[in-house]
Amino acid sequence: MQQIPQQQNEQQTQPNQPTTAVYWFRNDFRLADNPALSFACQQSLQHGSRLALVVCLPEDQQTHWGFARIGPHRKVYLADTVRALAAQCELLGNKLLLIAGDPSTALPDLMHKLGASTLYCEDIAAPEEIDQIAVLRQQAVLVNGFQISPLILTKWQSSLIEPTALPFEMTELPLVFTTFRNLLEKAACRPQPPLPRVSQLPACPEQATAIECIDLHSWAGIATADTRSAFPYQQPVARGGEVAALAHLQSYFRSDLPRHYKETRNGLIGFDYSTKFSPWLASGAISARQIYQQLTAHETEHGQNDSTYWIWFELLWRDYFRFLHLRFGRKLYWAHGLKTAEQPTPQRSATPPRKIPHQPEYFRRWCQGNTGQPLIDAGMLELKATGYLSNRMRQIVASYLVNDLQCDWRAGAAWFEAQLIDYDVYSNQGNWLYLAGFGTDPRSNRRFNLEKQIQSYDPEHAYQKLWRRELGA
Ligand SMILES: Cc1cc2nc3c(=O)[nH]c(=O)nc-3n(C[C@H](O)[C@H](O)[C@H](O)COP(=O)(O)OP(=O)(O)OC[C@H]3O[C@@H](n4cnc5c(N)ncnc54)[C@H](O)[C@@H]3O)c2cc1C
Repeated sequence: MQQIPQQQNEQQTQPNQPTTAVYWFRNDFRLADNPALSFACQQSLQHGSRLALVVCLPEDQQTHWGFARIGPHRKVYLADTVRALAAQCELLGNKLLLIAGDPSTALPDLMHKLGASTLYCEDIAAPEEIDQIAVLRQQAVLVNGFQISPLILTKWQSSLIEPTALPFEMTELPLVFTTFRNLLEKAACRPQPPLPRVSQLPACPEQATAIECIDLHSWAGIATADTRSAFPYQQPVARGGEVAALAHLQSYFRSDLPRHYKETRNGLIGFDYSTKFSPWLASGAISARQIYQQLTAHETEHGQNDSTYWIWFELLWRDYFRFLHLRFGRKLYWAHGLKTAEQPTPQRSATPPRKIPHQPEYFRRWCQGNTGQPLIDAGMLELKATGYLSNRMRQIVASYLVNDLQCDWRAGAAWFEAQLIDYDVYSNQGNWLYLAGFGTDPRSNRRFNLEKQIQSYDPEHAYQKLWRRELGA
């Protein structure tokens, strides 16, 4: 747990006053294997304090590129996840408070109303999320008539491997994924077992009844279900939240699918070609450690093969993008990413930095699935219609935007952020940067040959036909 000096808070809190704390769910909408929540509960129960559970939903925001920051599918899926979490909290006798707005102001306001002096949450190592915590730490809250600095306790908990368990310092994180993976495997680095599900929630503060919660349904709006979706989140099998996530986890590893994952993972159509864990992982309805536990149980029962190994391999990619954030921080958000400092031009002082090319009209057509390139249009139509896209298609459309349409990769990353129901800040930024050639990849040109991609992954044009029906193709 990172924490501000305990002293500062203790000096300002009146002795013998009943204390209240807040647990803020960020991207960890679950009760099992949630170390920050377990810690908050344990502390509150031990000290007899109350614990308010809160979700702070973002308000509508426009991106720099001219579209809403959170699209309809992402909103509806997030609302579904939050609804599921609220039901679980209620079963344990606590009420999940739903507020909206910028957390840096909405949370101090809530803490003030509840008389809470401590806030617990997960640690997120992306710039905006880091800034939220920094601002929260600077805010004063009024508790029992005293202005105090709140105690903000955060816990890193979204990776499979704990950063402290890595066989190297974070500053030495290898720049090549294969080296990273080899080092981990050589050191037999394995995840910790998941924590048990929280079985008892501390009581909710009495003042919570006076908090006006937002209506999830009106916050989320409506998104139309598309029966062609590879992740039909409006159907019971793919609903948001912990219960559906655990059911999927069980059924996936009970099936034969993990034994063929490596051969099917580049598929484009249907629910079964890949694990489909990502929407639940991104919202934190399930943890990577829970997946790993089931993966190893499956391997113990049925044996390890290339495919089961490859699930671990992909989860390591997920971790790698997280650790890149811990190592490089804001640099990953610069226009030229990690290449800026490494490739200074001789006339650096005289020449303004090269601008990233961008063609707004091409970008608009790419977003709408109207580039005229059938495979690209199919992919972009699927993304817009469902909020999900296979890994193969993500790579193909991203490469096309950057290399063929000569558009700014950050615009593409922002469009994915708005659309994807599995949007994950680390994986999205990391993958886009990598494909744009500004990440750690030693190869600078990652242009995908479209003809080759079609031959390999859509030789009969089944995928293109499926998604281009509405264009009359
Ligand atoms: C341009 C681009 C943007 C992306 N944006 C996101 C994003 O916002 N959120 C997200 O979760 N994934 C993102 N990915 C990674 C990947 O496409 C998805 O994780 C995957 O398609 C999700 O489906 P799945 O769970 O069935 O994956 P599977 O193939 O079954 O993989 C299992 C798990 O491994 C992890 N994983 C697999 N591939 C990657 C990868 N390339 N990078 C990081 N983790 C990976 C995911 O957690 C995934 O759930 C992006 C990839 C690209 C090329």
